[in-house]
Amino acid sequence: MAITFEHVTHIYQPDGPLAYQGLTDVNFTIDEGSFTAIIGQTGSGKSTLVQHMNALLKPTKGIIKIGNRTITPETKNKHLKPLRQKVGMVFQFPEQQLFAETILDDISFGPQNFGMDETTAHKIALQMLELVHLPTSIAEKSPFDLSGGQMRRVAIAGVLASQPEVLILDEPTAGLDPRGHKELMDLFAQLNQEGTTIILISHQMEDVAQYAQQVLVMDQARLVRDDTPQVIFNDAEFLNKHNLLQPESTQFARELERKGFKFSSLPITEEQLVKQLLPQLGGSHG
Ligand SMILES: Nc1ncnc2c1ncn2[C@@H]1O[C@H](COP(=O)(O)OP(=O)(O)OP(=O)(O)O)[C@@H](O)[C@H]1O
Repeated sequence: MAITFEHVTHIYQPDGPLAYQGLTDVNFTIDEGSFTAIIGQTGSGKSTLVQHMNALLKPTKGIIKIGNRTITPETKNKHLKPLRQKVGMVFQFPEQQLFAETILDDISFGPQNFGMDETTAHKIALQMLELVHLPTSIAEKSPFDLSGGQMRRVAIAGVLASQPEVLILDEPTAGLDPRGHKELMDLFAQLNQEGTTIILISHQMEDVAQYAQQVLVMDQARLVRDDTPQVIFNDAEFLNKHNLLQPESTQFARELERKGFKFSSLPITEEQLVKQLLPQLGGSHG
């Protein structure tokens, strides 16, 4: 499903003294099947933005198109269930939302809530456990007996069980060890290759460089850039202005440039760095 924002403004508590503009005149399109990252310093409006994508928040002004649905300030909540099935949302620390007595019940809750019968929902739940690299033998255990990283996977399996066409991930790997981090990022990349549109909020520029095709940059409730990671991460002046860092590979390449190495375009991933560096090192590198 493609997602389009047209002149979207969101004001929190519009009628009170604490009114706060969370989004200001935001416009962009995310194509169906893309992997899009949203970056920006803390408080810039990233979470506010994505919560409009399954109508957890509605615009104060403007229009949002999600597939063939249109959300306006007047849209009523009662018609939103099908949309929320198609747009899955993984919040920060999703394991805090686990609640059922068994892992199986927790994962199959979503699909049953959207109308699936119990037997089919349990079958899908077991498939989802495998997808997130957990053994199906733990299905009858309590989710609260798992490690933090395993609980995170169960929570993600619960969102995936509703088979969303769009998956929104709000810093999904925060606090995980490097291996758990990589396994989850690879899972999201795999889902993307199989057709799921992925929208990732991240402070990890290495992930953004490696996985995203499109980057939306937020600053003070405004969308300040919509471009490819290659272009954005080569624009040091822009990144400085918005208090963002380049990926480590890019920073390293800039250091090397000062020492006389040449890069046609600054590498943004380790793979690109190695590819441009090896021919300049001389000697044999196999
Ligand atoms: N329910 C709310 N009521 C009032 N203001 C809010 C509410 N939720 C968020 N805000 C404000 O809106 C702004 C944007 O918040 P948001 O959570 O979207 O930022 P963010 O970019 O996701 O930040 P982070 O990287 O820290 O998660 C912040 O200044 C925040 O205080």
